[in-house]
Amino acid sequence: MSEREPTEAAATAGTVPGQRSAQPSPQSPQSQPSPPSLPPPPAAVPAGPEDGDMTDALEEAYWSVHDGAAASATVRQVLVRLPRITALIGRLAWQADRRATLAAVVCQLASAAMTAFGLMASVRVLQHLFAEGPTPDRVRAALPEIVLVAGFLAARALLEAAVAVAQARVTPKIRTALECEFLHLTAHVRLEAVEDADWHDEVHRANDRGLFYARMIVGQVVSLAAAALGLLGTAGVLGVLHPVLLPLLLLSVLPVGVAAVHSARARFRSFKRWNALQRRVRVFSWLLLDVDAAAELRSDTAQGALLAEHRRLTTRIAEEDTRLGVGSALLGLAGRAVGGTGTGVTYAALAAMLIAGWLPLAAGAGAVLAIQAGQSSLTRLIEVAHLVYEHALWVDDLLAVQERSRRLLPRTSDVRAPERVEEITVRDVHFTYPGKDAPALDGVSFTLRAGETVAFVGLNGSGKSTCAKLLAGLYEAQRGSVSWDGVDVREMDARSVHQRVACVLQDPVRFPFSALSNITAGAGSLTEADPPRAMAAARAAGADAVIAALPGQWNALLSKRFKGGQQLSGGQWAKIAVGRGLYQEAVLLLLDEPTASMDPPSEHAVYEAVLRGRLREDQITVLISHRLASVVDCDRILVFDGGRIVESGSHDELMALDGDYAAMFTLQASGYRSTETGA
Ligand SMILES: Nc1ncnc2c1ncn2[C@@H]1O[C@H](COP(=O)(O)OP(=O)(O)OP(=O)(O)O)[C@@H](O)[C@H]1O
Repeated sequence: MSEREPTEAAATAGTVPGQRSAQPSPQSPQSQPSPPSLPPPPAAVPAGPEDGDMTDALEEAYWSVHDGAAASATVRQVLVRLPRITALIGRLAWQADRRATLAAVVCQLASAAMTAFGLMASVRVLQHLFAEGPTPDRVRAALPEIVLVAGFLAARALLEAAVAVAQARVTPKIRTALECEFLHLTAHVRLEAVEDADWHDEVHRANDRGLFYARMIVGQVVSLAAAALGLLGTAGVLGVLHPVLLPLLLLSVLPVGVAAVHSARARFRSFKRWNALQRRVRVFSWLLLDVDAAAELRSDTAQGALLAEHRRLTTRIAEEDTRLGVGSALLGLAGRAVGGTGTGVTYAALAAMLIAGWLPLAAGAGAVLAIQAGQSSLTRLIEVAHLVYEHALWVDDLLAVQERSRRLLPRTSDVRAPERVEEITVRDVHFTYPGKDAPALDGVSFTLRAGETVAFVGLNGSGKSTCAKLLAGLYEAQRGSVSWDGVDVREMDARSVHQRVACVLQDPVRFPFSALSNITAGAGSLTEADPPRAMAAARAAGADAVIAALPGQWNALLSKRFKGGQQLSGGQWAKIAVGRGLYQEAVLLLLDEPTASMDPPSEHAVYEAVLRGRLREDQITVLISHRLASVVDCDRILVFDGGRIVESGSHDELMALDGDYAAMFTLQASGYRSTETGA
């Protein structure tokens, strides 16, 4: 291996095989400021938000800024936004199902027309009834109009049912389309965006609330349209009876609407506090219910502390709920009182008009009917408008997250990552995590060649995993480059790079699926497998014995959450994860401490498989491990320190160098020797 040893490290990172880097180690006194000294801890710290800080300092976070906007909405703002929201929901509905959307619109318009015609027919019935002459004659004269009223009402009922059917067709389609699009986009967003705390809040808010309200808002917009059209119809009828009746109608219902908007604002303000607390509470309930935490919590007294904090927070939430409920009730009462006064004034004005002879009695009675219908339409309109306004904020939010996700997707390109690679070159790569001052990688250079197994070793936080993620295309270098056979990965389609790299990370995903799906998932399928390849991968990883011992074997369900599911140990899961990595037969296999939880024979078997039993001869394997005995046989070992490679070479070369690697190796080996001696 040493004759193949590259000299690029010497050229670019000042490291030659079996030598220390010429660069000063970032931890040497010349290059690194002395670490900050840590004062002794205080005697008490708050576990959660204090009474004076209910929002837990989250007010400025992206997810709560939005709540403030809703809380300060005015009636005008609500009304101004409604056409835009209606258009938005209309567009979503149109995309989901054109026929059903068209049917809903047509039937809704027709239903409103039926309401108006019915009202006009009712006024004519009254005119006949209030006319001169014997009662039987008046009733007989009114009969055709009565039949018409019944006909209009029946038609309206049918049309409303048709709208409900159309709505039932459209709503689930909108929900499915939005949910699939949302998950598709967010699942592909670049890793550094996903690791951003604000992003976590945004997607969870969109998932929990945006998708939920997207389901409800379709029905609410339909109700809004029905109320608006109903109001338009009754206003038309009133206008025909006497134009002065129109402002009277407004006078009787507007105060109720103003109260409704005030109540909505109060709810949003309260929700902001409530949500911050709710997030805290969830942390405690997750911990208390988590199966992985169960043993530790039961073995010490942390459980009691968690329960006490949970109780404190839930009590605050209960108080917040009560405060909100009482506030809403009082606001509603005030609105009704003002609205009732408005209605009184309306009827007094109507009586005055009748006395003054401006209106015939029949028209006056018709006006009462129309005002009642108009009142209920306008009240409904304002109530639904406020709901739509409130819920549309969440839907807007969901759509904004989708839009933002589109901008955060990995780059696409016509240049696809090749199926075979001779050489992967990392040249002077720098990478700093967002929000961090110190770089995680600070000028790293090396070359990986087909068929090689290279180990990354070094202290905690020295940059090994970050370097592996850069190799996997999960992060991009901020300076320097990673190229495959001379082509910069930044020119390649990112997903094609991901497909060519298999990663077995420190804490592999435990898919709650069958054992076979757990092996094949990384290759892009949960349901289809290449049996010989799956067998070879499982055998090489030592997962074959694990699977053989399970009832149901390949079909065994690996989750206790489901009936008949199996629970595996940490080491058994690690073997399954290594099997998944090997099954992919990728150009590059990255193993980031996959054997940390394995027993020594299993660990040995996995390293044997990686070094000698690989399924693909030209596969490049990068192995990150703190157990240096496992990397002894690697073709090359790169020693990381403070984001740089400080030593590079084979085990023998590095031992001869007597640097950091030799010191770490000797330290670990002495542990075993002293045990042997003690024994
Ligand atoms: N997602 C992240 N966001 C911010 N900083 C990070 C992130 N991941 C790692 N870091 C920081 O980058 C530096 C390098 O971390 P990295 O995980 O690459 O080290 P490592 O050598 O793999 O450590 P270990 O041996 O403990 O796994 C550390 O200072 C770490 O705190």
